[in-house]
Amino acid sequence: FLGTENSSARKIERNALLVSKISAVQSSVPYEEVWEEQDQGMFTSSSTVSAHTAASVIVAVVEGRGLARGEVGMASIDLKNPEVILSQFADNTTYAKVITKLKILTPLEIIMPNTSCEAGNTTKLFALITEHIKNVTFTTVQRKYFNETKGLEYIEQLCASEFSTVFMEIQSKYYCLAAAAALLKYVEFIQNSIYAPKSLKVRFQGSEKTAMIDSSSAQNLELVTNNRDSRRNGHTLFGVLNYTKTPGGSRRLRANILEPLVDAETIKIRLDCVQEFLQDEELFFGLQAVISKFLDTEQLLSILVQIPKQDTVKTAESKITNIIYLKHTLELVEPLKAALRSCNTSLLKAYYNALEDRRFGIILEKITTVINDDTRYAKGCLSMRTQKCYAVKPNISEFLDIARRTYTEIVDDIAGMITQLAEKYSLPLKTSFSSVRGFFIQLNADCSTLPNGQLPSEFTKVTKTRNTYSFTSADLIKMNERCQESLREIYHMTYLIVCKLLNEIYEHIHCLYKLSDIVSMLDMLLSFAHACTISDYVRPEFTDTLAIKQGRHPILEKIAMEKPVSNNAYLTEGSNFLIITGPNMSGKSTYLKQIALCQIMAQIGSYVPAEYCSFRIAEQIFTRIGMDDDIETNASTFMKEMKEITYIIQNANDKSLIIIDELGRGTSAEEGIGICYAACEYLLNLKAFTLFATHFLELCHMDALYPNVENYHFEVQHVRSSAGKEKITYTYTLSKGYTEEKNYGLKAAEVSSLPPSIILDAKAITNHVAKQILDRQKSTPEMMKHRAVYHLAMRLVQTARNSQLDSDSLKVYLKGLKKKYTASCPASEWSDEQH
Ligand SMILES: Nc1ncnc2c1ncn2[C@@H]1O[C@H](COP(=O)(O)OP(=O)(O)OP(=O)(O)O)[C@@H](O)[C@H]1O
Repeated sequence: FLGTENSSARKIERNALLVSKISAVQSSVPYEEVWEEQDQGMFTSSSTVSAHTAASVIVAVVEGRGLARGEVGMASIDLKNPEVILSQFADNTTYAKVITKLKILTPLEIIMPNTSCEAGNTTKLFALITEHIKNVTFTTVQRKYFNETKGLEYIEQLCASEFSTVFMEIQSKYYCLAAAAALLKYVEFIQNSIYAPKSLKVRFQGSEKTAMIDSSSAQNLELVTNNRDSRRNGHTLFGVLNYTKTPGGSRRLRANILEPLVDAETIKIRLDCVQEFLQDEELFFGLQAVISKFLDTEQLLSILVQIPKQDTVKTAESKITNIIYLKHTLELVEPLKAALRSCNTSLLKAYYNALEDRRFGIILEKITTVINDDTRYAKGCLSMRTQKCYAVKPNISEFLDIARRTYTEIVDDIAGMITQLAEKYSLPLKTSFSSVRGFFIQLNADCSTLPNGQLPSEFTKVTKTRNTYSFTSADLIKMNERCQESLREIYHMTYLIVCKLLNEIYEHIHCLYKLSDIVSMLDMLLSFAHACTISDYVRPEFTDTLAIKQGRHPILEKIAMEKPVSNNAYLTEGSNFLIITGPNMSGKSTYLKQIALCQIMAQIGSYVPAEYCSFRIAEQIFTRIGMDDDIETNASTFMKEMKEITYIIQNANDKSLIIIDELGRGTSAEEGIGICYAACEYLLNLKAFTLFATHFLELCHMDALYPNVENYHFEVQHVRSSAGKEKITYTYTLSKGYTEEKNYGLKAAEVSSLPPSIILDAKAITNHVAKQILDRQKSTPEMMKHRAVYHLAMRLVQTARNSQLDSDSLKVYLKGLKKKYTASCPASEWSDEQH
């Protein structure tokens, strides 16, 4: 850990540093394997990047002690992207912010100080993190390594000069610096390499510039994972919008969906770009063609800035691959500029100007003095091997040229030998290559066409897939070994030349950070435009009102056979609380989620599935949506509900969007109503936009007491069949007012496969219980009126107490209240006193 080269010494040091690996879960793989996997997968530029991106982030978390408890510092680095993200914030006792941030990062490994879980003494933060974050390796490191002074030194040493303004932000942020110290030391240790000086991008990320979506809301809304089937990533918002072509673009999209923007100006700039792409087809296709050629620029950077502590064949080969990828990437700068040349929007113009950076040309020039002009990224391991072998120009190293000649001769000999074998046995033998077997022979034949139904005995290690035999021979194995030997020599000599070249270009390399940022952003914005071409989306506006005309649920729209029914939404400061009722299956949950999803789409700069839409920027998006019990955390449905609503109440503010679906269903009806009523009254004090779906029709009367409450319901139609049976048809259409439907649970049950005898019993019992309740209450209209007046009086007293309104505004407000009340109870029935 402390920089020793010897591996057993490193192991001992590591054990001294690491107190323990808390839980190496099934998915965690040794690092060597992880890297190999990444090396292979890294540069495959697929047409559409899959949603699955293997975890590659390591995060260090530390909490303040004593009075500073609750102040949390985090530092993270993506092994595929040399960017250190530091954050520090005060969290509440549920550590919701830490958990949310960790869920967004989806780390491979979390590092915490050993003091957070000393024998029998686990801190709350540690307990909560281990409870909520699954499939991750927890590692504890001695607290002394969480050292803020060392952290600052590290950052000063490693941060690239263009990002040095970060010092102003982090200088007094001791906890994130402490986390950075432990993180960087740990990462350098496990990778057995050090980061080149002044090579990393370092960013401080406060939580204030993005909208907060807690992890359970992200899950409820199926933003990036599907609740029913984790493999069906298409059935998520990410799946709907993901037409990205590069791994960087896909990562950016995912991060944006989980943390949408709150800055209207930035959103507008993005929307302008999407609009321009939609209006200018040539620009759209031109840019998309260039962007899809880019490889994983972040990962390329990540490997470029790491200096291996040991030189091995693997590191040599990887550096040579890198220089080829770097050349390939830089050669795309000019085409990218050309595609952007005639753009009009400010962001695209700024990108064009950023690409004018002379450093791209300087690096490419330096590369082309050493690397062959026609060396390029190629698909297939043999082609790539050839590219690496002949990467360096001839006449730069005499020994290299000789080694390459030897290599060519061996390859020619192999081809000649296989031709001779083909003639000898009169078989159509082919030369093939794989990275595992090296050169081998292939034969497409049925065994009946073989002499004696068998391959000649000279051929060994035979495998067969369908009608293809793959095999080798003793001579071929020997030649492969010679070939490997000469290749090793070539790689070694090429590596020395490449290292020299890299040393010359290091100082210019930081322009690649800019390039990777531009590529991933363009990729994401093109992806938004692409999504618009597939479905009818509209550009959102940002005002003080949430108004959606004929909005549709983006995921339902993508996966349903028929176009979903569209609906409107309207929330303003004066009517910011919608109560939504309707029978089971009428579309309430879908509608609520639709509003939240459209809001998120708008806030990341995407168009929205609607005919018109305007949004008020939401600083937080909360959801409480009835889901199954959480078996993992052993929480009952009710306790889960309570936790979620507590979280909303503690954290919501005037700028929140709150979605609550079926609160209080985990307990008795009276208690459920009580809880809902109290929660609604609390939320009604805020200017947040709230949509509250419920089966408790008692809540609908709240509109008489609160002028900012509006009732909406989902309509259903009753159709009588020829057999005289009544059938419900769902219209999925939202209308004003609350639902008039009664006993719709029973009606829904009738449609289900519940036995008719049970349904009959259920109906009888329901009628009996309803009668009992009615008898007990015996609520006369007079009593109801009294109750309402009492509530109204309470509300008035409260308003008068809290009111900052002048007398005229107060009068208007009171008039509004009275109008609402008299709507449900005619004023003529009022006594003078009540008036
Ligand atoms: N606007 C729509 N257009 C077409 N189909 C819809 C629409 N809204 C909902 N649906 C379909 O109806 C089904 C039921 O919708 P949803 O779960 O939203 O109803 P609900 O009122 O919340 O039911 P419950 O009260 O039982 O939870 C969904 O699975 C969806 O396929």
